[in-house]
Amino acid sequence: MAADSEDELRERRQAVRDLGSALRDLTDAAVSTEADTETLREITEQVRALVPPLDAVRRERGQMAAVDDGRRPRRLYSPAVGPGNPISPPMHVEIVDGAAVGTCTLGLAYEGPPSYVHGGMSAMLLDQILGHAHAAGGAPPGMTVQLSLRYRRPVPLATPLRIVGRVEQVNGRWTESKATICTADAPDAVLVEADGRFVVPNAEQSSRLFGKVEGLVK
Ligand SMILES: CCCCCCCCCCCC(=O)SCCNC(=O)CCNC(=O)[C@H](O)C(C)(C)COP(=O)(O)OP(=O)(O)OC[C@H]1O[C@@H](n2cnc3c(N)ncnc32)[C@H](O)[C@@H]1OP(=O)(O)O
Repeated sequence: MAADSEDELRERRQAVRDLGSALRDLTDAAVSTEADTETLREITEQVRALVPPLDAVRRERGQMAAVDDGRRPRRLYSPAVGPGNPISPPMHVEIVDGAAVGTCTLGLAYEGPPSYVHGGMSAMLLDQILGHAHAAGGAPPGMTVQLSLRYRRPVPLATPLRIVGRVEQVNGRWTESKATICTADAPDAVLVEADGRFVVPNAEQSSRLFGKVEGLVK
């Protein structure tokens, strides 16, 4: 569904954020609850009843969301930074001295080892922060072709985190970059570190991969 005016678009984006936030609260409650079986069954019925009105007007693969600006890589439904996506923390990102700095706190929905963050989630945050680091440094938007992680210490849940990414080297379409995760109160104690390699698709690759995506400004 296309939004008509700037005001409508602004309102719709806020509604998308609000729904994402409510669903995050629901997800957090669903993975944390010790409620009895009857309560779980009742809630399941109520939640299933919520799906049809949303599902009635939906986009498919290859269609950008109407609330997104097709030029901006930062999207409302990103699984890492999108406030409209309930699986996103969402990580908040700022650019500081050419580096991308992300902050977020991860709850029980992201648990791997008991009381610590799942390693796959750390990888997603590091990958994402490197994407922002590329944009911050003016490097063209590339795709991750390699991400090597070293998990030094477990990342605690329910603790403010600081995720920092920086582009180290640009060689034409190929870039090398580094990122780390620390807790916000100990920004020098690295818990996870990543080496990333990104490649900017050439014109043929870009057209093959994204040429048919509706709403993407190329
Ligand atoms: C607000 C902002 C938010 C931004 C927020 C955005 C955040 C998103 C972050 C998430 C990012 C993702 O998840 S991305 C999704 C995960 N990644 C993917 O799905 C990528 C899958 N991979 C691919 O599709 C492909 O690898 C491509 C299309 C990316 C590249 O194709 P390819 O065949 O592998 O590579 P190729 O065209 O040969 O190009 C490689 C180029 O690099 C050069 N090259 C190769 N090795 C080296 C090397 N060691 N040092 C220097 N250069 C090298 C080659 O010579 C060539 O340059 P030359 O000889 O041509 O000059």
